[in-house]
Amino acid sequence: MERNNLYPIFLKAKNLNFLIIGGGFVAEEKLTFLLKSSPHAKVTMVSPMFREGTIALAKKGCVTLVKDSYQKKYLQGRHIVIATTDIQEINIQVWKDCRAEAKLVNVADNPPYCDFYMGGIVTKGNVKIAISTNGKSPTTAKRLRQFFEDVIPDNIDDLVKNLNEYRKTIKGNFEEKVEKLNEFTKSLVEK
Ligand SMILES: C[C@@]1(CC(=O)O)C2=NC(=C\c3[nH]c(c(CCC(=O)O)c3CC(=O)O)Cc3[nH]c(c(CC(=O)O)c3CCC(=O)O)/C=C3\N/C(=C\2)[C@@H](CCC(=O)O)[C@]3(C)CC(=O)O)/[C@H]1CCC(=O)O
Ligand SMILES: NC(=O)c1ccc[n+]([C@@H]2O[C@H](COP(=O)([O-])OP(=O)(O)OC[C@H]3O[C@@H](n4cnc5c(N)ncnc54)[C@H](O)[C@@H]3O)[C@@H](O)[C@H]2O)c1
Repeated sequence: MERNNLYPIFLKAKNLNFLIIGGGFVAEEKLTFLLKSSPHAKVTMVSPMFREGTIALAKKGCVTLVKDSYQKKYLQGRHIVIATTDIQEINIQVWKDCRAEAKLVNVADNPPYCDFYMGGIVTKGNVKIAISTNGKSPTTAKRLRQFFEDVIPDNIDDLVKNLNEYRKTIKGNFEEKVEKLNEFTKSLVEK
């Protein structure tokens, strides 16, 4: 069976500078899902044109809109770059420029030009689940996201908060704490 070898990490998007190039449908989709998961993500968008929906979203978040065509200078100070223009040569140029500067880059909907993929994301309080199909079926990622949003109870966060409190009260060394926490939560996975 083929296997997904991607390594997921949970970024502190508030501390990072994202750059989205393009202001059309795909740009708006990527911005929507980025802000849904990380409302305080710091984002700059560069495009000669922005959709109304993008302008409205930008007002709600930490998003700066720059009305211009892509130029290499816009990469300066950015950690993560997402290229979404409708001109593939521009998107490939962005990819090359990012590669030269060792920046993480995603050419939206173009897997060979992605250092990382955006995933389906479920957030319930402190709990977050990210879903990837290895770039094989974004539709499946979306359906799985909807499924988990539905089946994971909202009060899962209470469990996390309670265990965080319990954790603070346990005395003993690291090994003893781990043992107690594992004993306490065993029933969660017992069949
Ligand atoms: C998860 C999600 C996150 C997000 O966008 O933030 C996401 N795509 C979503 C939806 C979606 N995108 C597309 C459709 C139409 C149906 C279809 O074509 O399947 C739908 C479904 C719909 O809209 O209903 C079009 C599409 N997307 C890609 C290709 C190219 C290809 O597959 O080769 C094409 C065809 C373009 C063409 O036809 O030319 C590629 C990528 N899309 C990814 C992520 C990465 C892989 C993630 C993974 O590993 O699973 C990857 C590889 C790169 C990237 O962009 O990061 C978001 C759901 C969010 C949610 O609902 O929670
Ligand atoms: N919309 C979809 O569902 C979809 C699905 C699959 C693939 N795609 C592909 O993704 C790409 C983008 O699609 P879209 O629907 O967002 O297109 P779009 O026409 O809505 O948006 C393209 C955006 O790129 C901007 N742009 C053009 N040249 C630029 C430059 N030099 N610098 C910065 N920005 C520039 C435009 O101003 C516009 O805002 C296309 O190649 C399309 O074929 C789109």
